[in-house]
Amino acid sequence: MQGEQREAAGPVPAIDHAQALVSLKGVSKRFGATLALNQVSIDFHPGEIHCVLGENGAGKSTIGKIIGGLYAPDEGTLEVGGGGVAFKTIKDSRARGLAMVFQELSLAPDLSVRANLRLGSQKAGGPFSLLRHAEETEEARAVLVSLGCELDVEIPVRELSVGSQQLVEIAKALLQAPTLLILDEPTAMLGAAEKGNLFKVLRGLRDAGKSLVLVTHHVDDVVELADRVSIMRNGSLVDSFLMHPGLDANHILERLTGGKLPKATPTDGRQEHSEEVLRIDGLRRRCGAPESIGVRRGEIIGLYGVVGSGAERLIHALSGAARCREFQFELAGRRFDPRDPADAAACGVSYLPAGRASNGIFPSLSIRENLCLSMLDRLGRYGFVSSNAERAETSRTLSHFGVKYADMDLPITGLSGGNQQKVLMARAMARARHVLVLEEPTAGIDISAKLSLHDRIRDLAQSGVCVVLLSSDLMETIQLCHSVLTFYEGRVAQRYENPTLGDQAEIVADVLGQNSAAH
Ligand SMILES: Nc1ncnc2c1ncn2[C@@H]1O[C@H](COP(=O)(O)OP(=O)(O)OP(=O)(O)O)[C@@H](O)[C@H]1O
Repeated sequence: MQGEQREAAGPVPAIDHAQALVSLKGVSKRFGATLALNQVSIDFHPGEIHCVLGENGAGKSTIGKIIGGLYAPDEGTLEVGGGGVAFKTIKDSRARGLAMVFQELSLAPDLSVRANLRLGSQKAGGPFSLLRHAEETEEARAVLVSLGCELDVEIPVRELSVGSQQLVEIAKALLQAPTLLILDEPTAMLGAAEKGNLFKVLRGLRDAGKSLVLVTHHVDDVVELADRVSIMRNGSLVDSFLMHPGLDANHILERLTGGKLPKATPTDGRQEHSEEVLRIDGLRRRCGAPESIGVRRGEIIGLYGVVGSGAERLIHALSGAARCREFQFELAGRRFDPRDPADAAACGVSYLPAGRASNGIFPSLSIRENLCLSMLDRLGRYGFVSSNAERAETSRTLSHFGVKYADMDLPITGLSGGNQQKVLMARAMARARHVLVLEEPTAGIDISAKLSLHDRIRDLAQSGVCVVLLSSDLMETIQLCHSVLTFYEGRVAQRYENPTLGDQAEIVADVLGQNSAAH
């Protein structure tokens, strides 16, 4: 079965595919009142890409964190190579050849790409340290190039887009040459081109006998890559099957959601007669001609391009995340030049940045505090915030956004990744008066929750806010937006009005610079 899906490779060393490399046997894990894993038994085999699916909070990352040495099981055993192990730290897991790419980026923003790639695996100095330094730099570059990420390894990580940071994070794990690699939502912030490179690397590793575990909400990725699929629900493993060419995305969706997935609906036509709230000047078309764009109240506009295409620069300038003289904005008829996101928010432009761990959450604050930060003025009178009002509003909003939580007063870091993202989304939406700027809003969010978040975004637009969306998920961009601007090498390639799925191929060709119409 698996041989049919693979690319031709050189001679493969003899690997015992039947023997699991890593197994969980009857593992349970509890956090306070939450049973994150309930008697889970699962095997990960060499030479296999094993996709683990399930809704937000189902327990997928907890499996990864137990294998990665972050958590110890409360019950049951973790086995590596057939023998029980008790990891106390990530280092113990690494020493057994197991590597992890977590959902939250863990890079040191002020260190260079090269320093980040070596972090945690530096060898002591010595007479050959210079030579080794050169070798390591070369090795790091080669891994990045294999991921299609050709960047200067001496620049600080904070200067990279979140998509590039994600690739650096993956490169860091690959440099450990692991026998088992777990990737938790690796494609959440990657576009089609970056994804293609990553998948090629993953297939190569699988064909060399490594074990790959992919935690994902992207069913199309599963169809493209998986040899085996396991489905988690409420902490239990509820289904596990081998892939074969007869299994398509609909089949997997059916098994994942039990046939309860609401149908995705495209956004209705734009409110042509509403007032223009945002004007963007300073854009250039590919031919060099200037482009000025007006966005009306109620309109959802999408920006689409590969990592580094220029779309992020526009988003960051509009949200105040970075000063960029290239663009000029008018907001509700007045010049708008935000110094920072707080300044933008004060003018009614709310921003949800990509990369929640580094850019969005306050890890030491509770779920309630994280949510209510933007609502304090609405919840209080004369500078005093009513605790009852705050709790009632928190409870209402968490349920409206489908957040799965045990106690709103516990730290937000106790929520699963997707549930943290829903809280940040709710916070950003609450403070949008004129414009909501969304960057990768549904990264890490499960399929059903994503559809309902799309409805929340449409509702907000209907109420008169204009939404500017940057998402690497092309389907999402098309389904949600009234119009889409494609970007290539810092210029606007094309504008699509009322885009449909039929525009997909042309949009991808635009952003890869292959579309002559865009020149
Ligand atoms: N450190 C923690 N403290 C408290 N609760 C936790 C902690 N880690 C996980 N949980 C809880 O365990 C459950 C499973 O979380 P987990 O992160 O494994 O889910 P997931 O399937 O990976 O979700 P997502 O798709 O959103 O990433 C969730 O209810 C979560 O809130």
